[in-house]
Amino acid sequence: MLAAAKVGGIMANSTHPVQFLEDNLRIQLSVVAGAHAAGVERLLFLGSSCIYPRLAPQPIPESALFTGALEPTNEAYALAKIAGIVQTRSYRRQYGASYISAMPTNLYGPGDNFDLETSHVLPALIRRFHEARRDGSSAVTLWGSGSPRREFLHVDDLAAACLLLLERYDGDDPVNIGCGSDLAISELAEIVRNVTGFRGAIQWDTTKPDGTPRKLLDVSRLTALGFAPRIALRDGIAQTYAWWLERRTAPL
Ligand SMILES: NC(=O)C1=CN([C@@H]2O[C@H](COP(=O)(O)OP(=O)(O)OC[C@H]3O[C@@H](n4cnc5c(N)ncnc54)[C@H](OP(=O)(O)O)[C@@H]3O)[C@@H](O)[C@H]2O)C=CC1
Ligand SMILES: C[C@H]1O[C@H](OP(=O)(O)OP(=O)(O)OC[C@H]2O[C@@H](n3cnc4c(=O)[nH]c(N)nc43)[C@H](O)[C@@H]2O)[C@@H](O)[C@@H](O)C1=O
Repeated sequence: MLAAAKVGGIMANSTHPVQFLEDNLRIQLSVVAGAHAAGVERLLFLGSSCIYPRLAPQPIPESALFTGALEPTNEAYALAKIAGIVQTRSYRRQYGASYISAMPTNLYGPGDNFDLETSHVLPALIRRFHEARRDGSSAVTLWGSGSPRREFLHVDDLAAACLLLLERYDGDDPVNIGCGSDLAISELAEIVRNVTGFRGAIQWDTTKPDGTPRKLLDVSRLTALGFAPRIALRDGIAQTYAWWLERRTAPL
């Protein structure tokens, strides 16, 4: 399974498009071509839900690929991932290789990146609320308007979905991996505030980008193969928060 990639949140993607494009293209070119040269029979390439047009129909079916303009904040990363899909299926078409690709939604869980400049929203919120409670702050400031909607899947559910695809899917088209429901970033913030026990206010810094207004995947293809996520969002956030508290070295 090819999971290695240059990965980051909205700010890292916006400020380092060269690395998001070039690192990912290089990783994919070497790994997929190398796998084929080494006689690897089965390969799963992980793309991302950001390959779909910024204003794709919701929930987003796999057929939405190539139907519209990309979200500017992650265009470089998305284009590299689209190249990975085409590369993967080209090996199928030209060499008959059993190589497939899957498009995960926004992921979270233990082992995530908690750096406030480069992380995705969920670890950033956990850290921001935790530190605000620790410091006795009256408010936490989050990025954007809070209105964009995102779908979150725990990394253990992602792993289960990948295994299932490797066992039961061998087709040309990518397969979406998600939980089937989304929420506004403002709603996510309320959950994280509650989990961390912060009692202050939430402010929104609208000078920071919102990104795609909504990104909910149509997961009917995956569901038809027998997938159902096991970890509810609030439970997964609590578990991830506990993991981070246990492993971080700075004083709490
Ligand atoms: N996180 C998310 O929300 C989403 C992730 N995905 C995809 O899922 C996959 C896993 O993502 P995630 O676990 O979040 O990412 P991480 O950043 O946690 O893991 C990526 C891995 O890739 C390795 N890597 C990065 N650059 C290189 C390189 N140049 N050469 C070799 N290895 C490299 C990293 O190694 P090291 O630690 O040593 O740097 C790391 O182990 C990626 O393909 C990503 O695009 C798709 C949708 C959403
Ligand atoms: C997985 C996916 O991830 C990225 O796309 P994204 O979903 O837009 O990324 P994100 O998780 O960083 O933000 C989601 C939303 O949350 C808001 N937000 C609030 N406060 C914070 C905050 O403190 N940090 C961050 N990072 N975001 C915040 C933020 O403004 C945005 O509206 C791309 O890498 C893309 O290429 C990709 O594949």
